Amino acid sequence: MPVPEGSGFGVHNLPYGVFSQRGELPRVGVAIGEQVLDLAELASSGLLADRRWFAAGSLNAFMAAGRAVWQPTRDRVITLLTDMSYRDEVEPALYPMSDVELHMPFEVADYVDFYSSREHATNLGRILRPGGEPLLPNWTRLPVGYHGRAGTVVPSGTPIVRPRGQRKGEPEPVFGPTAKLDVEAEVGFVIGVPSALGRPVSTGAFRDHVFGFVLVNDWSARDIQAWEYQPLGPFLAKSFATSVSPWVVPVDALGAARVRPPEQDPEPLPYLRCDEPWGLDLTLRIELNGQVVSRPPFAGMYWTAPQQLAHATANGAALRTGDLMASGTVSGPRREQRGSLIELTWNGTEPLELPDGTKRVFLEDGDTVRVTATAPSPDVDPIGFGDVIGTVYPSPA
Ligand SMILES: O=C(O)/C=C/C(=O)CC(=O)CC(=O)O
Ligand SMILES: [Ca+2]
Ligand SMILES: [Mg+2]
Repeated sequence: MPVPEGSGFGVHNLPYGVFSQRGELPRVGVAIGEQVLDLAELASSGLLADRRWFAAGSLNAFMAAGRAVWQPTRDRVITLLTDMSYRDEVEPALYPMSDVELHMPFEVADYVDFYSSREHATNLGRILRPGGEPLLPNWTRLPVGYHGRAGTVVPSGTPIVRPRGQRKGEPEPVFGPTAKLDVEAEVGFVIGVPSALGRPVSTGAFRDHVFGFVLVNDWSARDIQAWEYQPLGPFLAKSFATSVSPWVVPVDALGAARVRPPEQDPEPLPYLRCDEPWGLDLTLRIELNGQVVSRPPFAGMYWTAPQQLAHATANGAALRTGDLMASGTVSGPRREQRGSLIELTWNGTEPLELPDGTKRVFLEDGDTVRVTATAPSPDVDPIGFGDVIGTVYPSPA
């Protein structure tokens, strides 16, 4: 199978998505090189086991089937793509990615966003709560998070309409289009197998429930946020749109990316302890109008995905297929590793000079933001997630 170098979609990746050709129904596919492999078609011709999972407009049914199905499906797809004897049957099920439309890959059940980068949390604390301790005392004890709005999670490419809202003004608050539209580059994991109400899920059960990872851009209106968030946290400043990548990278594709996460001091309570190394050596990249503004390193995240999962279910809250749990903004210790414009421009006080000479503090109408990421694979070609793209449109008059 020809896989062009740098596509991010070699045979060690095989991420799942939902695609359609003009005039046809959306169905499940796998990215390979610059092509999409149609799993519904392979199932129709008897090359894959169960058509119901793949002749569907979302990954949810397949995600709910669990590891006992995910693993043999992945093995089978690898065989179909690498064993020359299947070539004549497989080739008709391959479409150039440029000819298909990519859709929202899964139906989002609940959406949770964490706050797990120490660097991001420290920067935001300094900016929003100057004079106080940047990290509140709970931050090193538990993965802080909030519930977002599942219905406004959108696939890459969806236009982002500048939100309106209430912000602080003197002497009275004002209502209007945000003047501080921002991005947050994040990595999310997606629940496949549900859990029962009242039964916490341990860190060790992560692989039994989690289907894969996506890239996330948690668009944020900083002026609305700064006014509304105390004491209950983000609400309308973040619920207008959250973009995700079109491809869900299976947990099994990230084996070579796994690293030991940063030391945790103080040691977390027993329910948050995790024996396996679940740091992930992904490097994110944020482009603004085609120019790289940051390269946030995911390996430095303080709280890991299994710890977030264990915390989110510690009270017995049930998991549902399609739950999306995002990491929180990924920021590294260096300036050029910050995952949001509020950090990169220090709340607009230090404009960002782009390579083409333009300057930005926050996003302007017409700006396009693209978030990508790569992870090591056993091959020369790294693991990719595709793009998370969004262009800003003006608020309606
Ligand atoms: O420090 C705060 O008050 C809030 C910070 C955030 O923007 C919340 C958020 O979305 C979490 C994150 O992405 O890390
Ligand atoms: Ca966020
Ligand atoms: Mg959001």
